Amino acid sequence: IKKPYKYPPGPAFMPFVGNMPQLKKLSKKLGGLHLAMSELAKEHKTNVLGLKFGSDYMVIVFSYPLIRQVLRAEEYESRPDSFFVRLRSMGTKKGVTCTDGEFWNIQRNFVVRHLRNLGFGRSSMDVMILDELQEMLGILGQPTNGEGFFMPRIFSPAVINILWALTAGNRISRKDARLQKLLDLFNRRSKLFDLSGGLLTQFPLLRFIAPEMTGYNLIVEFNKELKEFFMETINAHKENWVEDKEDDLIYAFISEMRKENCDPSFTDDQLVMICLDIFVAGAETTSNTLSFAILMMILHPQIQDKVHTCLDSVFSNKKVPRYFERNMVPYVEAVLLEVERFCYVVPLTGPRRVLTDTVIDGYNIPKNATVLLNNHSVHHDPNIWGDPENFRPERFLDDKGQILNNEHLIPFNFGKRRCLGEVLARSCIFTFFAGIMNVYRVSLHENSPEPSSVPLPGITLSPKPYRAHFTKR
Ligand code: HEM
Repeated sequence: IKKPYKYPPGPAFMPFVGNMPQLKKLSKKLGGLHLAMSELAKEHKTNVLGLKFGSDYMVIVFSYPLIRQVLRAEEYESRPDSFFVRLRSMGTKKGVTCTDGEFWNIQRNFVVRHLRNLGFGRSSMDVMILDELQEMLGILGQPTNGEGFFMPRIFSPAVINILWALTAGNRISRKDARLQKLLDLFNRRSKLFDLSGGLLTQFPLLRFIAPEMTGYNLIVEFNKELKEFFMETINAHKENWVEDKEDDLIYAFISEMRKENCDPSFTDDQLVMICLDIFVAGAETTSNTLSFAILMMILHPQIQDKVHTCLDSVFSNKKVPRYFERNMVPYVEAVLLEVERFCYVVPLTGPRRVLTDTVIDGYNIPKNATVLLNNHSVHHDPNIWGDPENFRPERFLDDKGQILNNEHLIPFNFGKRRCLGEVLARSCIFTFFAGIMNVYRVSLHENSPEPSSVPLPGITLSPKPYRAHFTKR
């Protein structure tokens, strides 16, 4: 099949399917889509890889200078609009993550402004995170009948609760069946979705032929349950609403909806999708990063010793380190920066859609092509880091032991579409990690499967399941 003029290098396209089967096979062999894409880029000696998924052009960008170019340019700011994206968004093109243009601009600004009003980056958010930490410290001190703690999931309820408190104003007790239901819905959902868009994007008609196999039925059921879950809370907010009430994101949105000159983009469906976006983008990313940080302490006991020494030099183990005090423990900060680099949880970022025919690194990208950014390749580039395969927090410290920032570490991206939860994610990760390490020493539980720093593949990478044992220091 013929490629467009000066399309980026890559393997030949197969009729109808393009490069999908080849990429799926390679991903399975190498342990992730990002690794399969890196391998093909290496093979074709290029930093811009040109693929085709079904009938869609799919371009993967590697290397820091080219990723920076994409993140800064307006023509890459949109999102793909496929059958699958709409299915994800409950049949609409709503929310923040998957929208673009003026609609996205208005809604993203609204969410950013109100998260700031609700205490993003300020002490009220700190207090909320500390409450969750206190509960977690209590749980980690309880006997486990010789089981230890099952790590990939232990942080999820705490992170979901912080997101829920910002969105709906209160936390849900761990014993509440609703929290379990929400966790279960998200677990099932994340297994279903594949960043390459899944089979359904390329072949939407498959939903009629193979509704079970393609995951179509499960997505539809998941959407219905999730919408009901959020609508129940939204309706309760509507009943209790009084003018100018803005205690949480849902109240702020309802207040906006009830203004006389309200923009037509403020609707019930949009509010449901904003809630969904916050949970989908924020929950797994943050809790998996924390699980990786704990895993690194188990795999590198000498680094754990240094974390303890650093914390002990500043805090007693009765005091909880606060996010604003992070500058006082630069070694702990350096460990977390190294976790963000070495165990990066979203190895492929985007997806973006180009609005016009565009040129990058001398290659043509046709209008409406999907662009993915391989941030993983930047975080593991030997020309930048020297020894990327080593977990070495010292690379983020200068000779005086102070933090040395490196512009090539881009876990939250930058530019207009950068992560809007960065401050929340960073303060959660620091407060939980430093708070737990201040009180406990962590080791591998005797019943644990062999730990590994090689992650499980998925849209969000997670550590392979392991069991941890926490002993009071
Ligand atoms: C370790 C944790 C996190 C990581 C690594 C992460 C990473 C990212 C990245 C790389 C993007 C940009 C994608 C692009 O350039 O196209 C992004 C977008 C986004 N993030 Fe995060 N994120 C994290 C936590 C959070 C949290 C806690 C929230 C919720 C408050 C959140 C909400 C969002 C939203 C809504 C977007 C879409 C922004 C848009 O399209 O305009 N993220 N995130």
